[in-house]
Parts: sequence; structure tokens; C-alpha cells
Amino acid sequence: MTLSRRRSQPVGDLALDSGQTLDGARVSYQTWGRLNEARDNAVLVLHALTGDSHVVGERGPDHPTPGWWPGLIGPGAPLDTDEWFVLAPAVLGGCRGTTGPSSPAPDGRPYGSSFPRITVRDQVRAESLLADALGIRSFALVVGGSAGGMRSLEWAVSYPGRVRRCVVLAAGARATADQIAWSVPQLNAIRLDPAFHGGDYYPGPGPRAGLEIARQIAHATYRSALELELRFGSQAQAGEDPLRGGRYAVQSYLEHHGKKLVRRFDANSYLVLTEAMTGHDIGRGRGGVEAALRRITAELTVGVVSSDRLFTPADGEVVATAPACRELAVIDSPYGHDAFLIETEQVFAIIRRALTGAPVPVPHRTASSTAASPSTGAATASRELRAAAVAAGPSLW
Ligand SMILES: CC(=O)SCCNC(=O)CCNC(=O)[C@H](O)C(C)(C)COP(=O)(O)OP(=O)(O)OC[C@H]1O[C@@H](n2cnc3c(N)ncnc32)[C@H](O)[C@@H]1OP(=O)(O)O
Ligand SMILES: N[C@@H](CCO)C(=O)O
Repeated sequence: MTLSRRRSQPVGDLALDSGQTLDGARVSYQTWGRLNEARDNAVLVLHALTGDSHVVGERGPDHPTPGWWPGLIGPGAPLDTDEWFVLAPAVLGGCRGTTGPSSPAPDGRPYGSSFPRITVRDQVRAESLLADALGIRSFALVVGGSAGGMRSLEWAVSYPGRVRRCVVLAAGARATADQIAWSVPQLNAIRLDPAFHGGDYYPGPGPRAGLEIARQIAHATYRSALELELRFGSQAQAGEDPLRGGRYAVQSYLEHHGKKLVRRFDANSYLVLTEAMTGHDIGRGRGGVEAALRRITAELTVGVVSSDRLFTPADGEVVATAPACRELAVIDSPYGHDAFLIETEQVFAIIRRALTGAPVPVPHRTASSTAASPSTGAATASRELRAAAVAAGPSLW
């Protein structure tokens, strides 16, 4: 498959929920396949917090990281490019080409602290303007996980006439107190870093230590306690002794993920995107979550991760009470929230079913059934970890 190049589309002045306007906003995006003459074969793929438009493919000049859902798109893939035209935008407020705090403001200098507070609805509005510009009236499918799941759901609520099928993975109808609570120390870690300078740190290195700590906190919530226990327990990092100033293995692991993110992400974007997530509420101004869910006309699929302690299965079950929900799928995994990125075999099977309308496997959960039973999909998880997790007891997942 040829490498999909990143493009950038001006979408004009973007009216925000706050009442402010982002002048001359742009959305960067990638596509795979061709939009057909009827313009009815478009699929929208929405990335999570630190992802981008590069859903599949190698690293390249345009792409600092490899694709985050490898194998999803291409000839014969679940999103078969012989049939589907796939569009993946980079999110509003991020740092991968779409307008965000590091982009030039109208005065030519980076927005920094003047970048406005944005919502998930604003992000979806920007994506709808991109779809308008590309001549896409409606999507055969909108799919995303985590923050991408929030946007997928918001698409189905905001634009019922433009979404025919919708897959919401590892996301809820609104931010919970627990999700907001975990974001607080992350935001504080960045803002209290002396290098933050109130958000106006460009072109300096910015609050690297604060961002690193934020990612450490977040990454722990993205994995299950059981996985961390089975992988690391209370072991020391090789060659170090925690009782003599050294580190635990799990500490080293979190520090690795913190450092890795700092190399590829902007701290202001991290703040803006985290605050968009904490403000997520499909029911705001619409008479509440239940009323908002009733607006959905797309065939809805909800996927939850059995061991997700951040966006819990119960959060997804609320979304699955939408009258339009056809399937509540359980991604059976010990990996916690990040399983929507790791358990690709199970995730892609869910996407395929949603797209083809294939029968929902039994046993399963639907909006009208409360019987809990995990899906039977084969996982790509390490056999050893899975076996150890099973031995430790299913109640821990
Ligand atoms: C892959 C990308 O980043 S694509 C770019 C867009 N990014 C996104 O969309 C974000 C999505 N990606 C992510 O959030 C994460 O990368 C995930 C969820 C996919 C990672 O999940 P996994 O594949 O299970 O990786 P895992 O959590 O085991 O971490 C592996 C890393 O930890 C390191 N590690 C493991 N144990 C330790 C330890 N004790 N000390 C230090 N490092 C350790 C490994 O060496 C490996 O390093 P590497 O990633 O630099 O090669
Ligand atoms: N690991 C994900 C965040 C969890 O949804 C990311 O970095 O985008």
C-alpha cells in the first residue's frame, strides 16, 4: 500500500462552544482508498489523546511514529480500501498539523496561553467542516477509542443525519468524577513546572518534567493493576536496588513512557486535549444523557474493555442504553484501557461486524439485556500474561 501523505485543509473561522472563534482554523488529515461517485463509502477513524492521523503505515518524513491501529486499513483489511474511503483527521487542539496551541495565532506567534478552552463538540464541529470541504455528506461508519470514542459518540449525537453506523470504544457518555480526578494532578504537574511560563514557552523546551509526570500518572491508569502486578510485581529494575536509591521495574517502565511522550508531544496540547475530555458530556444543553442518546439514529456499537479501570465497562453500558445500540461488545483483556490499541484482533472483529451488519455473536450484551458475559474473540495478548491473569482469577480483570 502506498504511504498516505498528510494534507492540511483550511476550514475557516471556527465558532466554539465558549462563544469565542478560532480564526482561520486548519485540519490536517490522511486518507486511504477513493470516495465513490455516490459519495457513500466514507469511513471516519478518530484517534485517542496522543494519536494522530497516521492510523496505519510506517514511520516516514511526515510521520514521526508508526500507525497506531496497524492492519486496520488496506486491501482486504477490515476497512478494505477496495471498498471504503477512509478519512482520519488529527484532532483540534493537538500538535499534529490541525490548529492547536502551538499553531500560529492571527498575529503570527504561537497561541500558547491564548488558545481558547475547547470541547469535544468543537473538535467534532471542526471535523464536520473538513467533511464538508471534502464533499462527504455522510459517513458509512464513524469509529474511535477513548478520546476518539468520545468524538465518535458526539458525531452520532450532533449529526445524526451524517452517521450511518458508529463504533464507540472505551468511552462514556460524559466524564466521570474519577476521570476528572485523575486528570487534576496531571494538569497541575504541567502548570507547576517552572518551564511552563503560563503556557507561553515557545520556542523553548517547555514543561518537559511536568509533561513526563503527567504521562506517568496517566499511563498507570491506562493499564490494569493486575497487568502491572503480573509484569513487574515489586521487582527492582535490573541492576538497581530501590532500598538503596534505585528504582522499581514498574517505576522505570512509567518513566520510560513519560520520556517517550515528551519527545513527541506538546504540553499545551496535552492540557487542551485533557480539558476537552474532562468537559465531555453528550447531555449538556440537550436535556441530559438519556435524551442525547435518543437522538442517535446510527446503528450503534459500544465496545468496553473488561479490565478498564478508567473508562469502566459500566461507563460504556450507559452509552449502550441508546435505543439505536445493536451491540455491546466486551474486549476481553488483562491490559486495561489501552487494550483498545493492543487487542487489535478483537477490536477489528467488532469493527467488521458493525460495518457489515454481521450477526452479533452470542453470548453478548445488548441494550435490552443485562446478562454479563465476555466476548469470545481471540486476543493477541501475550499467552503468558493471559494465562497468568486467568490463574489469578477473573474477578481481577
Ligand atoms: C506506538 C505509538 O506511539 S503510535 C503514535 C501515536 N500514538 C498513539 O496513538 C498512542 C498509542 N500508543 C500507546 O499509548 C502505547 O504506545 C501503547 C498502548 C500502544 C503501548 O502498549 P504496549 O505495546 O503494550 O507497550 P508497553 O506498555 O508494554 O511498553 C513497551 C515499552 O516499555 C518499555 N519497558 C518495558 N519494561 C520496562 C522497564 N522495566 N523499564 C523501562 N522500560 C520498559 C519497553 O522497552 C518498550 O519500549 P518502547 O515502546 O520504547 O519500545
Ligand atoms: N494511550 C492512549 C491514551 C489512552 O486513550 C494515547 O496515548 O493516545
